[in-house]
Amino acid sequence: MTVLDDILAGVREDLAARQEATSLDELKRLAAARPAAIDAEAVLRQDGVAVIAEVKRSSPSKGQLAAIADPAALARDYEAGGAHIISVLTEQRRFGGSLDDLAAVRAAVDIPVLRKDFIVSSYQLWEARAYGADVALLIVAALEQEALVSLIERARSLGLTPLVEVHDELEVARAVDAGATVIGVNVRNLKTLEVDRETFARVAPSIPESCVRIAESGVRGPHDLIAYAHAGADAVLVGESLVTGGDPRTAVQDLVAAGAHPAVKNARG
Ligand SMILES: O=P(O)(O)OC[C@@H](O)[C@@H](O)c1c[nH]c2ccccc12
Repeated sequence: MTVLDDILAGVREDLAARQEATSLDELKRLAAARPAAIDAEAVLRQDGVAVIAEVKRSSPSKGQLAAIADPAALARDYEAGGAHIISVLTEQRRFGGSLDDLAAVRAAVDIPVLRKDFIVSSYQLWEARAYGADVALLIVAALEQEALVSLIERARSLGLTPLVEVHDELEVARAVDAGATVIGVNVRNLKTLEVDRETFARVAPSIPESCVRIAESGVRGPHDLIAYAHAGADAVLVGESLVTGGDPRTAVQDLVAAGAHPAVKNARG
């Protein structure tokens, strides 16, 4: 059993409990009461390397990273630092997140918000909208092809931008076949949790030019953003270094400044 299998087993149990507690009709009512989702793909296609800043309390590899008693305050710091999108981990068992974190962040910022979880059912897409997300992560390694295709379609029908996560060239082919236009390469292997930053440069060339390319994980500071940009990244997704660094607003500001620098912008593939 891989780490991913183990995470997915817990996710399915927690999902079943939520489905018992809240009907799909109730979620649909909550979703309908929200303003329409923000077009996050347009935000990602703007000039410069976009920064997606993540609210991340824990990780399976490191345990607790930061207590984050007030996720809304952290998200406001990220936004004040110039972040383009906020990612909120909502998985509880391994990442210490929740849908309440998502709603709190949504209420605190004006920029797009990503629901970061292990989505295996359209119910979770309705939850994402009901709690105010604009973007939903879909992990290719966690889904059969048929499920991937239908979740991408369902996400779009709800106004959500699907961010489709891959780890190798084969998964890129599956993502593209399924209609993905925003593709993230996670340089952390979810089956072993190992991080290899070279993964992005190896995998990115197989992503069509027409797609938004996001480098996920392993960004310690501006130098890693610049390296990913040189390898073709339109955006980076950053968690650990922001929540452990002590000054999230300045850390985001430094990343955004690096991503807006003409030399970095010109390097983009
Ligand atoms: O903390 P890091 O190394 O900056 O990584 C952030 C993000 O990429 C990582 O949290 C992540 C990427 N894909 C995921 C899928 C599920 C859970 C977490 C993730």
